[in-house]
Amino acid sequence: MTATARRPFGARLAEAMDAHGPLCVGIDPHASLLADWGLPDDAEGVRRFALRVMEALAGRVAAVKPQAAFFERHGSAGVAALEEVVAVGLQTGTLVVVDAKRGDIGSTMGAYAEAYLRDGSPLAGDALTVSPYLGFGALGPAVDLARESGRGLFVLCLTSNTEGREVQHARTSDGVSVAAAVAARAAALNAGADPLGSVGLVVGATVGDDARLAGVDLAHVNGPLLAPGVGAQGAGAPELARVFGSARRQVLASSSRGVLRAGPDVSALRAAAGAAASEAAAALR
Ligand SMILES: O=c1ccn([C@@H]2O[C@H](COP(=O)(O)O)[C@@H](O)[C@H]2O)c(=O)[nH]1
Repeated sequence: MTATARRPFGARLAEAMDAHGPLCVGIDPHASLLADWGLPDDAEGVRRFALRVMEALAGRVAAVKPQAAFFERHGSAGVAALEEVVAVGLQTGTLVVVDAKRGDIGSTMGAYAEAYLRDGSPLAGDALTVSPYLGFGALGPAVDLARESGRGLFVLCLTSNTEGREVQHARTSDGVSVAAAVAARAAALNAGADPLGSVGLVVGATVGDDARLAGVDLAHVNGPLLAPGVGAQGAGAPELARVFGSARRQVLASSSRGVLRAGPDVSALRAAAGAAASEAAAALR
């Protein structure tokens, strides 16, 4: 597909959430899950695990989110399995958010952008998670290539782990929190986009009142809000409603182990994802 043929990620995601509900299912082949599914803890096990999730959920959820670390753990054969997930997403029209949390100095960021956001790259899904903690401006090459290719970014803002607070709640020289500064930069990139911009944020469903405490204006971002932490990390419908308030229409709730533990049976995976999607939809409508 050429860069001009693909509609912007934000528009495609909004359509997918309307069709399937606001749920992204993470593909995290933990060693313990591989054992539970009767699979070996090697690249072939990871491949079979990930392709089973795709068989169960492709075309049935708004997005899937393979966690690159669990594929990289098995070297080049593991990365090849991640490429297969990306290919199945493309073939089935299922949005793939590659959760690789890339972020580096600008010149190196250009190479990451080519790997994860360039047309024709086998690792390029529909969106990539990125870290702004080498400076938001250092993400420039990814921002540019995502825009050119109709792909999206999810920029870490308020992460679901408590350790993130020491960085994200710190104050910049302007007196605003680091998280608020990140959100403002994303909002500027999404200005005027309709229905949703393509530069999203990662805001954990576990963060409670942190958006308010850090002065992050989620509703103003005008981009998707990827909310990991649903399920295994303890967040559910009440937490989603509390964290996102008036920004709830922008939220793509994300659950990995909470759904994956239902496998390997395809019907059971579908039922678990369906239940999680219904719960998220009820909380976010
Ligand atoms: O703030 C963040 C950012 C990313 N993640 C990732 O999401 C999944 C969560 O998995 P669960 O099994 O649903 O807990 C995992 O890949 C994390 O790296 C996050 O949890 N928090």
